Amino acid sequence: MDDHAPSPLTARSQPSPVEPTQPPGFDHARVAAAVRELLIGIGEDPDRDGLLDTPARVARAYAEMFSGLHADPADVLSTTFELSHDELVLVTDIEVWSSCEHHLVPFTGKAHVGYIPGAGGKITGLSKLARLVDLFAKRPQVQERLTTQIADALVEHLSPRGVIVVIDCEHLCMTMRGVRKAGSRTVTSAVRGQLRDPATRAEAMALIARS
Ligand SMILES: Nc1nc2c(ncn2[C@@H]2O[C@H](COP(=O)(O)OP(=O)(O)OP(=O)(O)O)[C@@H](O)[C@H]2O)c(=O)[nH]1
Ligand SMILES: [Zn+2]
Repeated sequence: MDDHAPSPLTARSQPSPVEPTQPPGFDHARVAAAVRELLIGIGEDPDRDGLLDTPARVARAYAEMFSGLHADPADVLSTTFELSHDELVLVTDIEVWSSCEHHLVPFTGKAHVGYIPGAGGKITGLSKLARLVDLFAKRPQVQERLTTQIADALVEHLSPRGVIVVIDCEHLCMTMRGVRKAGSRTVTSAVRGQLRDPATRAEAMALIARS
């Protein structure tokens, strides 16, 4: 074998010019350079074989994990149907994967999203509720803001009579480090419009609890 030929690992670690999949506002080269610095900072050798591709790999992972940062909820909620349904529409157990903005480690769990369509009858596709959760989850977040942003986007784009969003997550920053309370759950809710009415709210909460 030619001594000067790059090893497969070295060859793969050559910086790619521009990452074609990077979302707008995401600077792949900058993130990769920062990850390399971070590895040096923790006392690692970023030039050892196992870490050669790590900066670029983490940058690609971050592009995905933070792809919601510049995404517009209006695009997700642009598909609407006119339908006369003036009762609750509720999608439960939507998987949540987000990143705590304090430690940049994941928090994960379930979101339950419901709304009562407005007088105009604006209904969106069920998958769009899950896409909306993803859009706001794929940002550096706190759970309270994630919950509020989902509720407010539904109010803004669907003009519903009411909205309820309940999120139930485990924060890895509380389990894998720090206070180390494995299994602890954080539950947040945001309720708007008619769903603030105690009876309507109780009905929605009962359906969520049953799921
Ligand atoms: N309210 C709220 N707090 C969060 C969320 N995610 C993480 N935190 C908290 O953010 C806080 C940051 O506290 P700091 O004292 O600045 O950081 P720290 O020294 O790492 O704190 P510990 O986690 O207690 O070790 C911690 O109490 C976390 O539990 C969230 O989504 N909402
Ligand atoms: Zn945290």
